[in-house]
Amino acid sequence: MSRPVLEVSDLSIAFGGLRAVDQVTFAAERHRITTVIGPNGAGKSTLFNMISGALKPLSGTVLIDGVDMTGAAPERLKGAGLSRSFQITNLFFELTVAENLRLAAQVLEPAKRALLPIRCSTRAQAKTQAMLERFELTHKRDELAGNLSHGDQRRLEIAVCLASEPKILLLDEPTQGMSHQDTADTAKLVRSLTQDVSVLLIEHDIGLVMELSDHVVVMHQGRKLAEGPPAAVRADPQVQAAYFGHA
Ligand SMILES: Nc1ncnc2c1ncn2[C@@H]1O[C@H](COP(=O)(O)OP(=O)(O)OP(=O)(O)O)[C@@H](O)[C@H]1O
Repeated sequence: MSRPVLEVSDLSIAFGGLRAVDQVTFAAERHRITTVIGPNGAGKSTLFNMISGALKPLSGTVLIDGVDMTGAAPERLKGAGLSRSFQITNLFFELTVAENLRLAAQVLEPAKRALLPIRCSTRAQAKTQAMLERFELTHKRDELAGNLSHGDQRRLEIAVCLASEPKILLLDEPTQGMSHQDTADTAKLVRSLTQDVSVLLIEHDIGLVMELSDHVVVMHQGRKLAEGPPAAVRADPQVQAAYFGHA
């Protein structure tokens, strides 16, 4: 088996006296969905913030593709192939759907083409077209992103993250606030992403966790409580007690 795309070792951070993340170790395998679950305040977002460069760890390491990226700034992490979907905050609402995608895909162009007219950005244009088709947004290509429904905005956000061809995509509750139908469509979409990318997910909906994940990491009070295939994790008495409220 090839080396995991993301390796987190003994990662810790403290806020005042609180160890929000305490010596957490796990790996995300290539082209798989790894999901981090845990009760409110378990440390999931803080863990994501350290992996994506928003917070500097107190100790521990983060390797992407075997390269030490611990504490690197978000732009450097992006260059190393890490992309994070922040709900819909990667979108420019006043630009069209196609413009949002083309802007994100621009990093695929060689630097020497940066100052040439847009029509010369052939790779970025091809990627935009491919993303529009893949995410079923072709008929909305000229709509302003700000005018899309919430579900379409979340889908466009994921497409924007993928347009730069990352190695690993961090998704934070991709179906939060969605209708039943949008949730089902997005779940299908997330599942299909593993063709192109490895996915690290935070998800609260345990039904979705079971349906989508290849590997589940359970956090509780800053520590890793358990990890493994979804069914095994769900059956773990410690996880049942901490997360589901019964043993
Ligand atoms: N910037 C901060 N300053 C102080 N304490 C913080 C900070 N960020 C998080 N915490 C604390 O760290 C702990 C972990 O929080 P975190 O948001 O990572 O949990 P979570 O598992 O993502 O929770 P939720 O599911 O509610 O989003 C909590 O006790 C939280 O109050």
